[in-house]
Parts: sequence; structure tokens; C-alpha cells
Amino acid sequence: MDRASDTEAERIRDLFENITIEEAHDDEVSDVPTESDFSSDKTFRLAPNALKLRSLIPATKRTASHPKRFSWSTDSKTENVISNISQPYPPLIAREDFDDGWTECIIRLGTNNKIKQIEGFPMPLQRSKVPAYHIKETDDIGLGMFAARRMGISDLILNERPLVLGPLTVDPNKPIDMEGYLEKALNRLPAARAAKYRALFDCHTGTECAEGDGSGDSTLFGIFRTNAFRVDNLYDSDPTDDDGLYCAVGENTSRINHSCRPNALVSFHLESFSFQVRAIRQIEEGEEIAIPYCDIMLPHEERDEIFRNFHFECVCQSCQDPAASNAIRSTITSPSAIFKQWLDDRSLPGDYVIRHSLSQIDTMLREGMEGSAVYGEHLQAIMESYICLGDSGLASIWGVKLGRALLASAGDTKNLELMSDVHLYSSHQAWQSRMKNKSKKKRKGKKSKGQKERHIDNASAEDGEVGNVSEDE
Ligand SMILES: C[S@@+](CC[C@H](N)C(=O)[O-])C[C@H]1O[C@@H](n2cnc3c(N)ncnc32)[C@H](O)[C@@H]1O
Repeated sequence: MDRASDTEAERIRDLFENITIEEAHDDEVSDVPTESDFSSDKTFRLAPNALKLRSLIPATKRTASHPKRFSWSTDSKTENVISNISQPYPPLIAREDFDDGWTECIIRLGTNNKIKQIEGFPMPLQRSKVPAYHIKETDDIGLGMFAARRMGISDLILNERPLVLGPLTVDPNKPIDMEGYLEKALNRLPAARAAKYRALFDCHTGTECAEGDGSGDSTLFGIFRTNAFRVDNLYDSDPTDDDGLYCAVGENTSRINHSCRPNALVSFHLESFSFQVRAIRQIEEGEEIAIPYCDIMLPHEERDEIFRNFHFECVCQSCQDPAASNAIRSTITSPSAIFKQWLDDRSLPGDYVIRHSLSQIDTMLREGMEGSAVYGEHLQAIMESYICLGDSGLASIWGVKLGRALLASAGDTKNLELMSDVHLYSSHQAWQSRMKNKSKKKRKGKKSKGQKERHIDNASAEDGEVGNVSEDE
């Protein structure tokens, strides 16, 4: 971080300590949602794109560490429903003066407090000197985002603070006045940011979907439903269901179109309270940037069903030939069963998992599926195979690939830093657990020439390429 941003971070922190949260008065918000408003089985998604950025780190970890104290309060009359959390309120500083942008949040007080406890919040946004994108008309699907320069895997394309954040789901049988809340939120936003929100695309208002979900012809809610992306790491109740989860609308993030073979992923970075969009493969200047609005592993019919709720038919290459893309998807599976089999059966060859995962990765690269969680699982399977085989060089090559994939999907640089450390691999508990003649090798201190070991050719294992398996005779 440079000196200027250091100073800005300190300034924000100082000011933030003086934040006063506005209490919602009964006359202002007459229908404050109660716990039951958010807890019906019949909830629907507000986010068309409800992007489940499933972490490659086992989900149990996240669930286990989830603090229950952030559950919805039943004492809703005293709750602050609309609260400003990202910056302090005037007269401390004018919202217009805030370079990184201002987010209005339709959230519970518990969530508000949770955000304020995040260490370092709010961190400044990352800005690139040379713009990475521009927004312009596509040939057929309205506006879209296009690369302004060439980018590599995990490169940051966009980092922006959302305009508005609100609940992911509401109960259609007990609709809350989202239109009213959004109107309030926009009135509190700087005028220019509110205008950006109002200018966003609305595929929802006036449709049959709007009739059934309580949004009626409310335009601001329609815009919210069209453009909100799920915020995966902010939750107010049990994160195993949709209840108490949030989604957010971004000025530029919400202009990114969907593809079932996306070249970028969007994630939410809590510390800076911002969307990050990162490349998941090399992107050429002028190429359209596309993200997944749903799980791209789903068969075409199920993806189509999701898009139908949002009134579009996907125009991506995979959807041009559904039979072919379904056939490819049906061959892709998680490596977990094969990995377990390899660990249990020592008669299987050393490269058993590696060969299988390389073949799966090859298929996924051809179909443009680097954005799926299974892709990361295969990178991980190869990395862990090399750990078991005691090859830290190759383990680190695949570890760095995995680190980049994790960075692109979760916006966190920690994994990549960790995986770049070559000593990490030899200190793994499974290190050398699959080596034949382990003791003999140790005595010799080098690889036995006659031993049949297979390895990935380092030169061809560079990013985006599948390495060749060769025999080391
Ligand atoms: C979040 S907006 C994306 C930006 C939008 N194109 C605009 O002009 O503001 C989502 C809408 O874009 C269109 N869209 C996005 N991806 C598409 C795709 N792959 N095929 C067809 N339409 C798509 C649909 O109309 C969808 O409701």
C-alpha cells in the first residue's frame, strides 16, 4: 500500500469511529420485516445471477465458524433496517467527496455491527493505472463490459463499491416494501450514484414474474432483481440456506453479461466492501468480459430454466449446441472419489490421479469451464498427488495455478502467497506418503534412475496449458 492510500485508510478509520447509525423510526418504516418475513420456504432469489462462488476450501469450515449471534432479531421494531455502513454520515464528510464510492445498505443492525467489526474496514479500493475495461453496446444483448487491454489469469479487471446492498430473498407471501426501502436508499446516495442505479437495465418490471413476487410494477425493485449479485461472505443468519443472505448492485459490475463459458468471476471483498472481478483465463484486448450468473456445470435445460425467470435465452457458444455441451458436462466429475481410491489402493500407479485430472482439465479448458469449482478441485488433486509423491517443484507449479484460481474466485491473495512458498509442500502431512522405496531414496538423497516415476513436464505446465505426463526412466 502506498503512502497516499495509507493516509486515506487512516482517515477513513478515524472518521468511521465517529459513525452514528440512524435509527429507523416507526413513522418512517411502517412495515419493518420480521424474522418470519425472511424465513419462509417459499422465498425466491432476488439475484438472477445468485452466483454461488463456492469456495474450494471445504464448506464445513465456513459453516462451523459462522457466528450464530448474527441471527435476525425478532424485536424488529427497534431494528435499523436501512443503515449506512460504508462511510460516515455528513457533516463529517460529504458523501460526494468519497473517492471510493458510497454503498447504501438495506440490512439488519446485526449485519451492520458485524461489518463494522471487520479488521481494517473499509480498506481502500485497488485502482489500476491503465483502465482494464470499458462499457459499450454489444451486438445483441444490450450493454456489456469489454477488455481495454490484455489480461492474464487472476488479474484484477474491476474493483468497485456497490451502489446498493440488500436481502437476497424475501417471502413472496409477505412481501416487504422493497420499493420503499430502495427509494430511501437512493435518496441517501449521492445524486450521481443514484442516477447510475436508475439507469440500469430492468428485465423484471411488468413481467409475469413481477406479478407473482410482490414487486408488481415497482421499477427500483425490478432493477434490483435484474442486477443484484450474491454477496457470498456476508450473512445474518444460517448461511446454509438463503435466509439472511445479501446481494448487491454495482454500477459497472451489473453491466457484465453472462456466459456459460465465462472468462471472469465476480467476488465480494468484505474488507474493502467491494466487488472484485478477475480474469480466469487470458483475455485479449477488445474481448467481451463475461461471468457466470449460475452454476455452469448444470445441464443446458436447468440453466435455461434459471434464465427464463429473468427473460433471456443465453446466446453463449455452449448454448448454441446444447446436446454437445451437455455431453461434455456429463463427463466432468469431482476427483474426490478417484483420489480416495488412489490413497486406499497402493497397487494403483503413482500418476493415477494426475492422468485423470489432466484429462478432465483438458476437457474443461476446451469447453471454457475454468469458472467451475470442479476445475479448482482437479488443480488441487494434481497438487496433492505431487505432495504425496514427494515432488515439491511440481506440487508448487500446480499449487500456484490453484492459488490463482482461488484468487479469481474469492478475491483473496492469501492462498496464492501461501502456495508460492515451495517449503509449504514438503511440510505437508502427506509429503512423500506415496513414494516407493522411500527409505532407499532418502539414503541415496536423490531419485532412483530406474524407478518408474511420472511427472508433469514443467515447461508445458505453464498457465492455461495442460502439462504432458512423461516417464522418468
Ligand atoms: C445484469 S444485466 C447485464 C447488462 C445488460 N446487458 C445491460 O444492458 O445492462 C442482465 C441482462 O443482460 C442480458 N444478458 C446477459 N447475459 C446474457 C446472455 N448470455 N444471453 C442473453 N442475454 C444476456 C439479459 O437481458 C439479462 O437480463
